[in-house]
Formats: sequence, C-alpha cells, structure tokens
Amino acid sequence: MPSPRRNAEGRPLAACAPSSSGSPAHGGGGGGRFEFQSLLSSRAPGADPTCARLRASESPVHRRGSFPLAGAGSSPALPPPLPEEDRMDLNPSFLGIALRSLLAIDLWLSKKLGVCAGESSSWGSVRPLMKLLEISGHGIPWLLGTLYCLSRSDSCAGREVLMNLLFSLLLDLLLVALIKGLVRRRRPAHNQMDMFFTLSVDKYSFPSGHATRAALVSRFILNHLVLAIPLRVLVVLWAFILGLSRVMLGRHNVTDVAFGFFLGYMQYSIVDYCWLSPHNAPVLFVLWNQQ
Ligand SMILES: CC(C)=CCC/C(C)=C/COP(=O)(O)O
Repeated sequence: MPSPRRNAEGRPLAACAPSSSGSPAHGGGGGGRFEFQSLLSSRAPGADPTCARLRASESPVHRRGSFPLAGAGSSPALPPPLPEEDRMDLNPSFLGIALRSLLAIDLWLSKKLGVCAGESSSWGSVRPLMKLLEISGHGIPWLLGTLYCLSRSDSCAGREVLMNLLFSLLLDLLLVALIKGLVRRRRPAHNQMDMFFTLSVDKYSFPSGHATRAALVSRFILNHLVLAIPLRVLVVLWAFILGLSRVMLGRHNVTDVAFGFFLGYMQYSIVDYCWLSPHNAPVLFVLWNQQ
C-alpha cells in the first residue's frame, strides 16, 4: 500500500492529482472520483502548488472524474499555479471558520432586520420616520449646529466645550472615512442609495458613520451637559434607535453598526485625552476669539 505523499513540513498532501495506478481518475478508471487523502495546510504552497488548493470550478463537486490531465499513461502535466484569488483554502483555521460563521449570521440577521429597506418592505410605512432619524445623526447638521453655537457662545467654558465637540466631529469623519476606504465593505444589496449628502467613501458600509457619531456625541453630551435624568435616557435611546434604524433602513449590516458604536465610544476617550483648552491650544482659542 503506497504511503501518502508529504509536503516539506511532513504534512500529508491532498491527492487531487491521481495517485499511482488504481486511482479511478487515472487513465479513465470507472468511478471518476477523487480521493482526498487529507487536507493540506495552506502554509505549504511550495510543496505542490496545484494540489495544495483546488480551484472551485475544478473541484470534484463541479467536475467529477474530469480532472484535466495529460493522456493516460503519460506523466501528468501539472497546470500552472493559480492566482491567489482563484484558490480555495482546504484547511481554513478555526478563526477563519468563526469569522465566516459570524459573517453569515450578520448577513442573515441584517437582511431580516432590514424591514424598512424599501417602500414595499414589510415596515415600509415607517421609512420616512427612519429617514428623519437618519438626518438627526448626519454629519452636516451636527457640524453646522456646532459652528453656529460656537459663533453665538459668549462664555469661555462654552466655547471650550464646543471647540472640542467640533474637533470630535471632524476626527470622527476622518476616522470613519479612513476605515471605510481601507475595509471597502459594500452596503447591503437591499439598500437604496438615497441618502442625503454623502461622500465618495459612503458607498462603503463598515463602520456606520451614524453609529460612530451617535455613540461619540451621546457620550460627549452626557459628560459635558448637565441634563435631567429623563433627558439623559432620551440621549441614550436616540443613539440606540439611530443605530438600529441603520439596519432597518438596509443601509448597514449589524456588525457595521456594532463596530460603529464601539469606535464612537473609543473616539470620545481620545477626545477626552486630547482635550483642547486655552492652555494646550491657545492659538485655536485666540484665533476663534478674533473672528
Ligand atoms: C458629508 C458629511 C459631513 C458627512 C457624511 C455623513 C454620512 C452620509 C455618513 C454615512 O453614514 P453611514 O455610514 O451611517 O451610512
């Protein structure tokens, strides 16, 4: 009985090319079925690049018994190595499986929750309300509102808080644009791209800019405005419902919003750490006072 071929690390190779005589795939044997002696570690591409991974279209599922080999009897002509994106990893890590499962759950849940994604959706009648909520967390009203309040503020303390809110909003826009541009996750297929004033990176969905802003601004408000308890609860509710509405509108997947909340929360910690004051950023305050 022939022992399985092994790669450089001593791991058995997947026998996608037929082994020695007797294999049904070799020389037109009757069954036409490939036998995988074992899964190959994807970290040994040099050992046998054509066997290490299979192209999906050439896997036995797709082409039973029709592996493209040179004619029977001649030595097997190995196809050229496949480009990385055409390869199928036969031995995904535990982390890979966990991530893929999370992604599948995310897509399934997001589709289920996208009940306002269109006028004809099951909750289509609530869509206008969700879009109103969308505007309440949009960057433009927050930026314009902060600039307006800054121009009207006549106390030093007020100006300091507003200056930092402005800095938070700009930092948020920058970080979200950066991550969206790096990750480039497409928005859900059921989303209608009818958002008010978007930037070019807003065709991507990870993370949700509304969720980051909601978390950042609400944490900011709770820390710097003296509010009665019912109002504090309202601020938290607004942030939560705004995040949920992103998924209901079909704009985002659940993970976009969850990460957005996390990022916004962390952004506030950055802002708090780098808090701008007339002591550490006198130029900013002097310049503004001269306006
Ligand atoms: C142009 C400015 C100042 C802000 C863009 C705000 C915007 C459209 C963000 C996208 O949010 P989602 O990622 O939640 O869809």
